[in-house]
Amino acid sequence: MNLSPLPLAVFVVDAAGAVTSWNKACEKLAGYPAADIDGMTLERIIEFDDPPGPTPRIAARADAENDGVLKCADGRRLGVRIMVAPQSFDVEQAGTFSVIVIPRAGQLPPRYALIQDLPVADIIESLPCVFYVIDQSGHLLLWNKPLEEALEMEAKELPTSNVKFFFDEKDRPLIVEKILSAFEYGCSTHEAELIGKHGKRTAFLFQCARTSLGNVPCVFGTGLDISARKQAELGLRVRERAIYSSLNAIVITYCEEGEHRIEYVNPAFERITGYTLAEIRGRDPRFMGIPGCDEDERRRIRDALKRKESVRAVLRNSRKNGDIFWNDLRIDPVSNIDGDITHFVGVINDITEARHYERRLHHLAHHDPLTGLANRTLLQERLRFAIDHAQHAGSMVALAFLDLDNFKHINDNFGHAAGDHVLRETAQRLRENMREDDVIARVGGDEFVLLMCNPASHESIADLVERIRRGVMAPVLMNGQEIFPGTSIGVSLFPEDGDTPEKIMRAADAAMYHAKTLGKNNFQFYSAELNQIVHEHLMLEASLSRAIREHEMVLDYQPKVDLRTGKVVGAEALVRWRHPVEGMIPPDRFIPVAEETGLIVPLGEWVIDEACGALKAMRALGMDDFVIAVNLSARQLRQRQFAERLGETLRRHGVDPRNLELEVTESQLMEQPEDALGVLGQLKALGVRLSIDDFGTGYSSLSHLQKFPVDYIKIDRSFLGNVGHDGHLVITRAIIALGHNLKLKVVAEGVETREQIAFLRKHNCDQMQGYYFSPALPQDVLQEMVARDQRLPD
Ligand SMILES: Nc1nc2c(ncn2[C@@H]2O[C@H](COP(=O)(O)O[C@H]3[C@@H](O)[C@H](n4cnc5c(=O)[nH]c(N)nc54)O[C@@H]3COP(=O)(O)O)[C@@H](O)[C@H]2O)c(=O)[nH]1
Repeated sequence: MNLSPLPLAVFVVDAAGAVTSWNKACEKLAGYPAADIDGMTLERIIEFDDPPGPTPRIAARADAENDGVLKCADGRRLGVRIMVAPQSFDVEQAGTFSVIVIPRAGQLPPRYALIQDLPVADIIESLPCVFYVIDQSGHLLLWNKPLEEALEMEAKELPTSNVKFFFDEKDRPLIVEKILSAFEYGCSTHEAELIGKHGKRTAFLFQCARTSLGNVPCVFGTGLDISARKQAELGLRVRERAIYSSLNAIVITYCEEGEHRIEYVNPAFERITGYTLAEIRGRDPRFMGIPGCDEDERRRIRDALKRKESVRAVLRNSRKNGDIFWNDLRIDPVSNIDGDITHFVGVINDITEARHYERRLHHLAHHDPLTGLANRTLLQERLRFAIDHAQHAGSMVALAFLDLDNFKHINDNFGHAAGDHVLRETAQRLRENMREDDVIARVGGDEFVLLMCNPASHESIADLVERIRRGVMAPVLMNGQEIFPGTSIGVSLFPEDGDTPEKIMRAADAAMYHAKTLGKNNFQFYSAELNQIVHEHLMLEASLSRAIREHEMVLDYQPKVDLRTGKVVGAEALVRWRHPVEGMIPPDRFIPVAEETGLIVPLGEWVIDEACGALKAMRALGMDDFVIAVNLSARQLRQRQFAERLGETLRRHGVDPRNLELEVTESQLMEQPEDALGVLGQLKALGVRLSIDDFGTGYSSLSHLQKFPVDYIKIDRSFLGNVGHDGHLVITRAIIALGHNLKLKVVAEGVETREQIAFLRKHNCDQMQGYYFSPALPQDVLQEMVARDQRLPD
């Protein structure tokens, strides 16, 4: 216990200052026996340090700190602080006063001299609560150390204040009421916060009871620090509020003989499920389950609850209105103070929206947005699954790769909206022909894949694919116009053509590729031989651009002979590929690849450049009139500013345009005759010569032929194949006559025999080229031949 003046010396005096009662401490402190004190006036015992002048009345000293001297019986004069307080809170009715006498520091008698009469002193000091004694004026008479700590005050400060000042202003009326009530009724209880000198607030449960110290009526009380409880209560309220306001549904069940009964549900539960607490209190939450649904998850929950463990599960429940919702549920056990599980708390997270969103995302990630068909990812997944299944079942899987044949043309000519329409229409036609469990995918711009699970036979696959091909090629109507799509289809089979999804896909792709090279709009089954062809094709495709860059191309020249003079008047430049590994590759093998890949454009530019170089070299040798012909592809002709660039090349080499001849096939010209006419006009304006190659193999309209500004027509060698063949000879004669009528020179190509020469001469054909005279030669050999003036014999 702190050495606070415990117990204090308290005199009770009337308004005139006569001592009416006192406590034992007065006797101990001042050394007067009780008989002496009785009837004494305060001035006889205490000498106040008053300023000079008349002595103030006792009431004037109230509620102020007074200093003075206690005149002890043995003559000692003890410096004291004196507090005077009316005995009633009602200042209007103050008739008696408490006079509390506190020895100044250093002047205290030994502690036990003051409190020895209190046998419970030690107990009070060691109480785990504050202890206090208050007189009727509300001033402290006694207290223990915990009170000082709560008030952040030292012992000497405490008796100077009325206790009501230890509380918040708003609480003071209640405090006064409770103290008075204790004086009046014997006891009172209340909760309030003591406020320390520095603002520390501590919640206490005060319980006080009326008693008296000697003759002084007072109140004894204890204050139990309940701040921890208050904090816990606040925490509980916060948590309760959180549960109440939670967006997740929360359900609390209590366990009773192995049953789980709903005790509480929060508003979110009511909102999500549609059930109010009143409707479902006491029921088992399983009533929301859907019979036969998510059985595994439900079993897991049951097992966990039996083991009294936490569990998390995702399952479907039904709302009150019958709607199904996805419930991401977490259940945790709650134990009582003895560790027994008494309750379970279930947190329900309604993930229905998220599930739907997830599904939408999954759909988007696995489907083509334009057609709604499966995309490549989903196709690969399904193909893997189908192969696994077929492996176990010993069944077959067929995969068909479809590529629309002229889709670029549709886009270019009818616009992208039409292209999209054709793709959607194609998707629909495929759907109409396929079974439910087959997969239809769009894997590229105009590429579709069909996955057929467990087809009956090769024949049934062929029938289906042919039906699909015909279905796709039916005209598509767009803005009153008919569009005719075509499709090339390649089919591969598991297990015949590969044992992995990758191999099966590659095989179908190769078969489709082959179908394209066979003239499009057909379907092909994969075969090992076909694989070889496709492989070669792909190899060429991969290395062709490198070959052009690295100068692996060479140009040979096949001499052209004037049939009347036998003189070599020109040559046709024919490209070859000197492959570092494969050796010399003829143009038949790589020109189609160059056409498909677009590499024909740089290759064609190189050929023209090379031919111009050869012309320049021949001119330097005095061969001024020599004409070199180069083959042009349709793609080159379609190049914008082709004529302009050609003009630049001719100027760069210093070549006379009349020495260069451009050969364009009849079919190229007739593809888009109006466009061809424009380009030929530009080329003609440059001054180069023009010839129509492979004449007779296409369908030239005479009116167009007349308009084309060409100089030569070249009779396709197929017409000279057999001079004995009447039909062919008639055509050859007709072509020569037609050419001459149109004022064009006529060149026969592929001439291999003496008879053919005789025939051509007889019918006034102008020039010939062919193995009879010479195959294509390297430039130096050609130059030497021309220099020697080697001629066609008569
Ligand atoms: N766009 C380009 N096409 C080109 C270019 N170089 C060649 N080609 C085209 O490749 C095709 C095949 O050419 P090639 O294998 O060189 O065959 C030519 C001659 O070698 C062959 N020929 C010549 N004389 C005879 C003969 O007496 N008999 C016979 N069986 N064949 C013979 O004919 C081909 C020339 O044909 P053509 O072009 O129709 O005059 C071929 O289509 C070439 O056009 C190029 O640089 N660009």
